[in-house]
Formats: sequence, structure tokens, C-alpha cells
Amino acid sequence: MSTTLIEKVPTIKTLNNIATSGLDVFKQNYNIDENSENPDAIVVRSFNMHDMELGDNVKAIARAGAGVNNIPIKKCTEQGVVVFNTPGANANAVKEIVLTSLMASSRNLFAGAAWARTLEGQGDQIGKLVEAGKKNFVGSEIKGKTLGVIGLGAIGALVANDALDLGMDVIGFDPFISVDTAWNLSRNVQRANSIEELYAVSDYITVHVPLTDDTIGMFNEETFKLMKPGVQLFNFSRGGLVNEEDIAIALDSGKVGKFITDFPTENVLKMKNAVAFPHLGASTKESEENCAIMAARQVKQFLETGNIKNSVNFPNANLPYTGKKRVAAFHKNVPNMVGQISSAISDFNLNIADMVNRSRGEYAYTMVDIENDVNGDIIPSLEEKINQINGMITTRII
Ligand SMILES: NC(=O)c1ccc[n+]([C@@H]2O[C@H](COP(=O)([O-])OP(=O)(O)OC[C@H]3O[C@@H](n4cnc5c(N)ncnc54)[C@H](O)[C@@H]3O)[C@@H](O)[C@H]2O)c1
Ligand SMILES: O=C(O)CC[C@@H](O)C(=O)O
Repeated sequence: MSTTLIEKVPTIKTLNNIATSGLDVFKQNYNIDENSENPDAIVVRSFNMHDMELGDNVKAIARAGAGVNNIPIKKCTEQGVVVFNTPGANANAVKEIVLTSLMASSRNLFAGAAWARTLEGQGDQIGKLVEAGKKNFVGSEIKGKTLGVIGLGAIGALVANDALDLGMDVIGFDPFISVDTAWNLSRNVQRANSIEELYAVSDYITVHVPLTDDTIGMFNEETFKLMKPGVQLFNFSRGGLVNEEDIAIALDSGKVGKFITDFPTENVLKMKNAVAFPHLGASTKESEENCAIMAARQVKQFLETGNIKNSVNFPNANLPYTGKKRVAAFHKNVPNMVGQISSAISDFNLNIADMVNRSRGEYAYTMVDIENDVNGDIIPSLEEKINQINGMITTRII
């Protein structure tokens, strides 16, 4: 980072444990302070930020991971705070834990191992007891069975492809599948036209969708009725996708045979045939590093150049940075914003070299590069003038 780009040394606040290799991205010219109350940017994992005050200096929040339901996205957008995530950076870790759990669950390994421990103290009898007791843990092979994958994004697509390699039949459902993922998905993954079609044929169901107002409680009494008796459900996405009261009943009746989840709660821990892990899906050295490095690079690039990659609330925007002054403005997506920004710049007798304007729903982002050398004294006035434009959220001059 050149100090001409940002006059003050920016502070990065960390919430949660962020891999050192990611923090190393900020080694030069940045201050990392987990206690800062008004940092320039925040790097976070699963910390719940909904009740947290965002300081007025915060310009960016990077989620080192995929799910952003722990971040108040609407509030950030209204304040012009860019929220990033790290698409795909932990997908392999989650794929591996899903497939491991699928086989372990199907072979009753969790229950079998727990039972074996109860034999402690039986000395020489253990061998005999094992041979007598193992009939209670006879499992099924996954080969030839049908796996339903709901959500064919970064994780779902990897799970679907590799499950085929394990000899499973795979059916997938994702009405919003991205072009990139569609390209990566094996043609042998059957596409369900409706989620009901997937429920009707799946022996195992794994879910890989974000937790949103549309997906909350999507597994409930009604949907369990549509599934095959004894279906095994794997939830490595978010606890809120499953209605706890309803799955407890479905597990009791055997309608759902097994429930493997990464999200323990008091209720889940009491459920018959449920196995809960302590949110371990992305907990590998590799994925923690991938996520932290990607998150940190995205924040650094944004603070230093205004360029945005992998934001979940503002449009991506890229304009090669030349080192001359750049106006970076977040505003409502309404007519004539670019015109008004341009005329504010020309009021200071400055010429425009290049610009980019991108919109996303109700909001937009404009970067304008100034051709002239800009006298530092006029920057606060130019910033103030642009900020006064009706519909402007926030402006930085970098
Ligand atoms: N357990 C963990 O540690 C862990 C790790 C990573 C991700 N996750 C969770 O997994 C989720 C998925 O991660 P990802 O990296 O695959 O995200 P992704 O954005 O790449 O994929 C999500 C997919 O879900 C699809 N989708 C959205 N709503 C849907 C619906 N109603 N029905 C079917 N498909 C729908 C989208 O079109 C997209 O393709 C994350 O949002 C996060 O909550 C958990
Ligand atoms: O940070 C983690 O360990 C979990 C991340 C995971 O839940 C995600 O959504 O990417």
C-alpha cells in the first residue's frame, strides 16, 4: 500500500480467530486491533454482529467464509459498508465432512463407537460382547443409493460430483444455480424440477443453501411427509433450516432415520438418532487459511483502490488503479447520479480520466478517476460536495 493512497494507517478489527496467513496480508501499513471500536474494516467468521454498533469509520466487513447470516446486511448497505464473503474458499472442507458423515452415518459408526466405549471395564469379555452386539449396528452401503443435494453452489456441486464417484445416484435441486456452477456439475447429476421430486426418491438428503427468510425452517412436518421413510438428513448449512420440534417428532417415529447436523442446540442434543458436531464443517487448516487470505485481500484491495470483488451487498466493480485520485461513491440507484458526481468534480476544475458505474438492486457504486494532480487541500470540500448530492450514501476520495 502506498501511503499516498490512504493518509491514515487503517485499522482492521478481527472478530473470531482469523488464520495468521490472512492477517499477514495486512502486515505492512495496517494496524490489526481486535479491540478497536471504530476500525476501517472488520474481518469476521461466525461472530453474531447483529447487535453490534458499527462505528462510522467502518467501510468494509469481510466474512472469512460463505454464510453471511451473522452480519446485518441491510444496515451495512444503508450505511455504505461493503460486505464481502469468500465464495468456495471452504467448499472442499465441507464436502469432505459431508461425505465422511454420509458413510459414517450409513454404517452406524457414531452409535457403534459410542456403544463400544460402554464396554470399558469388561476385560476379557469385550471380544465376546463385541461379536454378540455388532448385529445392532448393521449398516447400509451408499453405493447404488440415491443422494438428494439441495443447493448446487460451491459445496453442493462438489458433494454431488464426488458422490457419483462413490457409486451413488445423485439428484440435485437448485432453482437459482449459477452458470459457473452449472458448468462444473457432472452431467450425471440428475436435475430435479421441484424439491418434491428430490424428496420422493432420496435415501439421503444433504442441504447446501444459505439461511434466509425463504429457507428458514424449510425442513418441517410438511416436507418430512414427502420424504422416503427412514431418510437420512445432513445439515452442514445452518441450524435454522430445520424446524427442531418437527424433526424431533420425525426422528421419534422413524420417518427420518438419522439427522446429522453441524449445529448443536439443547433440543438437538436430546434427539434420538441425531448426531451433532460443533460447527466443524470449515474447520481445516487449509480452509481457514483460504478463507482468511481471500477475505483479507478483498478488504485490502477495496480500501486501497475502491475495487470490489465478491461483495454480497454492493455490485462488483473494477477499474485499474493508476495512482491518481479516485472518487468512490455509494449511492441510491436513481437517475443522474453519475451526471451530478461528474459536475461536482468539474466544479473544482478537475477533469475525468475514466469511470465505472455498477448497480445492484436499489443501490449503485460509481468510481471516477481524476486526470489532474489534485491538491490535497481541496479533497475535504470535494468529498463534502459529492456527499451533499441527494441519494448519496457515502463517498471516499482515495
Ligand atoms: N458448516 C460449515 O462450517 C459451513 C461452511 C461453509 C458454508 N456453510 C453454509 O453452507 C451454505 C452454502 O455454502 P456454499 O459455499 O455452497 O454457498 P453458495 O452460495 O456457493 O451456494 C448456495 C446455493 O444455494 C442455492 N439456493 C439458494 N436458495 C435455494 C433454495 N431455496 N433451494 C435450492 N437452492 C437454493 C443457490 O442458488 C446457490 O447455488 C452457506 O450459506 C453457509 O450457510 C457452512
Ligand atoms: O468460520 C467457520 O468456521 C464456519 C464457516 C461457515 O459456517 C461458513 O458459512 O463459511
